[in-house]
Amino acid sequence: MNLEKIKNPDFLKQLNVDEMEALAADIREFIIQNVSHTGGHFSSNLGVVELTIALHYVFNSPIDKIIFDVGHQSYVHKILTGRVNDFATLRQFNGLSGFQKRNESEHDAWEAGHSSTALSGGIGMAVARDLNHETNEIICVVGDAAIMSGESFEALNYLGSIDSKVIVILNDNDMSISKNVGGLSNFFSEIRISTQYKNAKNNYISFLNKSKTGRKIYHMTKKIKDHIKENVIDDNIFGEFGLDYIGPVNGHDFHDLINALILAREMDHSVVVHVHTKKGKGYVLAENDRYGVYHGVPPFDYKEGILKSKGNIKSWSAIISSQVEKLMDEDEDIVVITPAMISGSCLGDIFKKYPNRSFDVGIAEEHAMTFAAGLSNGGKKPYITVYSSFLQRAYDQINHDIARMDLPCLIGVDRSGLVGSDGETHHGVFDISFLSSIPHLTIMTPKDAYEAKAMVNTAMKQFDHPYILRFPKGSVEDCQVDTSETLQIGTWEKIIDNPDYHLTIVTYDAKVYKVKAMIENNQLPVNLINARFIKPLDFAMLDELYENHQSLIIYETDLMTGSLGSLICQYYALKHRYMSIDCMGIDDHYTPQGDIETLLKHEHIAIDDLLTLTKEKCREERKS
Ligand SMILES: Cc1ncc(C[n+]2csc(CCOP(=O)(O)OP(=O)(O)O)c2C)c(N)n1
Ligand SMILES: CC(=O)[C@@H](O)[C@H](O)COP(=O)(O)O
Ligand SMILES: [Mg+2]
Repeated sequence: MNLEKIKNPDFLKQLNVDEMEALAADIREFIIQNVSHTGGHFSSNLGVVELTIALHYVFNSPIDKIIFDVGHQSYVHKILTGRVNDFATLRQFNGLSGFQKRNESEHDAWEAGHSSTALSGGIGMAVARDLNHETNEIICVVGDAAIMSGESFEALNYLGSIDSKVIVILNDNDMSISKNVGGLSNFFSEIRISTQYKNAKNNYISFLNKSKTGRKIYHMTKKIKDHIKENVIDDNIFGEFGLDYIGPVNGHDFHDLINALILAREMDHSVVVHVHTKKGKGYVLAENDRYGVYHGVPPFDYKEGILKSKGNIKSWSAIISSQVEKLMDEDEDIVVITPAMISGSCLGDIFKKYPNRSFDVGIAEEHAMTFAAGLSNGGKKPYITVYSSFLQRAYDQINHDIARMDLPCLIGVDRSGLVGSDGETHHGVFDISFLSSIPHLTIMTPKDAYEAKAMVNTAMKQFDHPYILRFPKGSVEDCQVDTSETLQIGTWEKIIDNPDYHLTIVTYDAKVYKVKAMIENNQLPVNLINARFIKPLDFAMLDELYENHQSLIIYETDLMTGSLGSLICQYYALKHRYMSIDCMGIDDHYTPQGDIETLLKHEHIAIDDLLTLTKEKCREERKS
């Protein structure tokens, strides 16, 4: 089928199952070809092709609202709602979003990027519908990992207590980004096994029914089984929430899917439709992807698959994880925690080497953080690493459970700063603002691999308070750093220090090298400081800058509110000192998706923007 002709999903109502199968094959091939070219979310979308077609066949979007939890698996939905021609711009600046986006289509009723908001949002929309005396359906497609996150549970608990109807589609592929974890995952596996059991049982029954003796055996054993079921085996967990349950449904069989969805549509109360799908279906390397390599993919050769990077350029995550692993070799008290991001945080080697000292708690940032607090309180040395934007979920746990009790630990804040293609839900530009106000925290941000590893050492060696180590998405040159090498807390680094210069740029992380190059390439009379500790500030150096009558430019690519610039301005203001300070950073808004350089230009915080400001300030200095 020519997918480009699809303007809306109405055409689906005319298709028979064979035509749906053909459409599914075309969509699957389209996703493989296009996403391997642009990058994006790959295996999750391959797994929901039939499910999404069936949803749009049974329900009437946009009147009925179909919400995809997280939204990373909404590409099929976007194809069926007339956006196939936009896929060449997927996750690019001003291009097609990688998640549902209300301003992109009337068929996108909700939007996310962070996990486990679909049910709470969907329930809110259902209650609003009922108060407005409307009759449309609210359908929430939630993955088996997303449904285990706290907010999903809170929503399920509430849903079972109200009359407003929501149809919950549990898309169970037994995978989070990597293999799913947790007791509920085991429960789903039992149901999955029982499906196999059910199929085997049906085959057994049809065999028994072929003979008189067989039929006697069947009736006798059936009585025993029914007795056990009535008295031993509980209803499933959704029944405990007061929710009806349909399933498990074969998520790649249109007959099964359509029957189940029609049944759910005809109900007058909330229901969970438990659908079994295969993550990565149709692309063998993604189907057998235990570590989530094909969950979110860079552009890759779909014939060759994703090739492992070689050489000494490594991701910040890999560099920092390798130093933690080195310290784990020396200190058996060090333990590692991740909320479902083993692959993204490059923890695979640690999990293989130290399975008893590394913990994947699923999509549960709040639990992960307080679990780390408990481990610390119990005498262990936890390293917990969480993506900056997902860390927003655990603000109170850092504050209430770690900092307030001053429990020593190292918190890796991965993907800090602009992340690029995932857009405003994933840019880690708020962490300095929301962490710098919490007492007892030391906040470190390295300019290179050496500082990153020395900071890991410092936190783990001193191990006296909670430490924050924030680092960006992206890669840098790796280097070997002995575990004995540490930094003095609260000390900034003078990169360029000429007493004849009266203008100083203060910045941090990998930006230090970019600014250094800018100064040297343009022969600018400007000093440069690496503010590698956001908290505590280097107060001695701030006093020295004041005594040397320096004008400052604070250069950041994070939200300006509450960031380094704010902290420095506050320091001088409280001391009643006048300083000429210019701050560069992101104004009070959300930065869209796109490649980093484009976004920096869009926010007027590219190196060229800094160069313009610096030259202007130098001119002013010369005049004064
Ligand atoms: C709060 C939060 N934590 C972590 C993530 C990263 N993340 C995105 S999708 C995903 C796995 C989702 O698994 P599941 O819900 O089963 O959906 P599937 O990809 O298997 O369809 C994770 C951990 C996120 N988006 N939001
Ligand atoms: C949808 C989601 O939240 C994750 O898949 C995220 O996109 C991963 O980001 P990285 O690709 O930076 O690991
Ligand atoms: Mg899953």
